[in-house]
Amino acid sequence: MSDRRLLLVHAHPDDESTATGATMARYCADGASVSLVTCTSGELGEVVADDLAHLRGDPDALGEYRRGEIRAALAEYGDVRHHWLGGPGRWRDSGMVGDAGNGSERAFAKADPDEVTRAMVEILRAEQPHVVVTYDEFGGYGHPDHIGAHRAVMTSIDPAADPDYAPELGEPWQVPKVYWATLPRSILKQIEESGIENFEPYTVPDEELTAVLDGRAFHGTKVAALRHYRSQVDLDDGGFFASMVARPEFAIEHYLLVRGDRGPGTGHLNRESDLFAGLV
Ligand SMILES: CC(=O)N[C@H]1[C@@H](O[C@@H]2[C@H](O)[C@H](O)[C@@H](O)[C@H](O)[C@H]2O)O[C@H](CO)[C@@H](O)[C@@H]1O
Ligand SMILES: [Zn+2]
Repeated sequence: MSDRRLLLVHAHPDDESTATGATMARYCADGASVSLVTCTSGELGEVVADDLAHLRGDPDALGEYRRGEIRAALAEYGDVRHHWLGGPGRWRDSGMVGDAGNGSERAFAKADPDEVTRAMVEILRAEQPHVVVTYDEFGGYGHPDHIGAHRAVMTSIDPAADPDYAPELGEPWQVPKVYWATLPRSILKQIEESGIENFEPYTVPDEELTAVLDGRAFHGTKVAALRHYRSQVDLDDGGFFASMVARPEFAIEHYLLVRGDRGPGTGHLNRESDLFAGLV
């Protein structure tokens, strides 16, 4: 097993690339072990590609299609071990806040918290990550499944290390560092210029960021992975997201350390430039 093991936990196919794709590419490229947990198959997503219109209103078909998209996207990074939380289709996309899907019995937002914790502990004990990355308590931008992914991680870190918790799920494992992927407050102006309002609570003051990973060398890989998500994103429509993705700065990714010891950094803010800082 590699002495640098990163596990990322995301809600839907494409989140891993949008939020942390350059980080994944970097660590795959420099020989760390990278594994990903995706909590749902994104069955309730909006289908933006008209040639995929047949997937609209067919959650099962869209979920299956998006499982294919993420397989292709992860291949762009190299060797990423992929887990569906609870197994493929165990929990389904809950929809945006207020959507009817929020109340579905199979919605991730309605999942039994103990079952979710067990499923995540099993993966943590199997992968034994040194670093775990997920969303902040807002789920990045408030999506119920993103909040669920955050809770899945934050409620499983301690049980995973507890020898008295579900010994049948594997040897206890103490995750040394946990980060929340986040956005810097300095990006707010750009977001607001696109017409998105009230986004400040979803950003972190730049001086509070623990780690900034400049992944511009891997911008091409991040974009190549995102291009596989045709059902969700059109990178050629000239819109705000497409213009953001096209900028190399989109591959600079920002993190807040919430568990574990801060490693050595640089500059007046002592920022880490490596999530394994202090561990190796
Ligand atoms: C990036 C992300 O988390 N996407 C989610 C999100 O998608 C949004 C949703 O389809 C909404 O209806 C659109 O207007 C918006 O543009 C999309 O970003 O929510 C989906 C449903 O839960 C989810 O499948 C998708 O992955
Ligand atoms: Zn998502």
